[in-house]
Amino acid sequence: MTMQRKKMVIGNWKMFKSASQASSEFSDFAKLIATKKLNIDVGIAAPSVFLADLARRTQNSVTLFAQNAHWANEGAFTGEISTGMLQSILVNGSLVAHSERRQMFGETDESAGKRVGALVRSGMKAVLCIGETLAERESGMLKQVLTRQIEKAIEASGIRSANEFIGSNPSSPLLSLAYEPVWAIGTGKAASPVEAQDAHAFIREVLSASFNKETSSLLQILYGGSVKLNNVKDYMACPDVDGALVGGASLIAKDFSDLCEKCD
Ligand SMILES: O=C[C@H](O)COP(=O)(O)O
Repeated sequence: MTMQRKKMVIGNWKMFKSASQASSEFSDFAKLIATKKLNIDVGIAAPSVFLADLARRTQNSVTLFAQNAHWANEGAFTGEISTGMLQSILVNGSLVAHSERRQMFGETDESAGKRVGALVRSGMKAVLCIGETLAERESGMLKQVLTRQIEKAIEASGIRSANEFIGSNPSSPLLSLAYEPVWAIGTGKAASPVEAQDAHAFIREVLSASFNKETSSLLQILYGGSVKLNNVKDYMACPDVDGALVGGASLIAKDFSDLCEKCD
């Protein structure tokens, strides 16, 4: 019997909010989510300086993510944060290789893979972000780009056992993917549900070939790119869309909790 994948919705706060805004908005959000008793996983990926404070405010209803994590345990890596450091302040996982990091901060498929490897080996959740630029889509490169991003990252993770990517709880695997077409991020020009479903089904095929069918059927693939309250349900109705990575629409507690409710 195939296990039903649980939906997961993560708000990516990017580089927004002051310390006091982060504390109060996160506390409000955690309370709202705790009250709703949703049957989905809900997370926030917050700026690293706020994580220790937010970890005390999760109400066990919100999974806390960093926006990046380094692969070394420690060392001379100015500006970086290790998975051990994140674990010591009770952070549950991290985004990896968001397109903004790929485009502006030199993230590569290889460094993305090393970050995924370190997180998964620490028993933390890794959300590997992939997606094509508009030029790549328009020149018919979509499948090639997605295949390269997935295969190179898995290779560079150094993890060879598919089970390790799942971890001890198959309903909440350690590895997830977020498909975020670069042209849809922050533009208000979301991919259509059909475009999202097609890409997600293809991503699952690539995962199937890299691991095996059973593993690929367990992994959550989130859609990201201009997800809003008024379109999120359309994505959730797609069979291979297992949740959302939400930027702008995750910044206000009440609005984001309403969006999460629509994914249940
Ligand atoms: O990580 C989130 C994505 O970059 C999407 O951002 P957005 O919802 O503001 O388009």
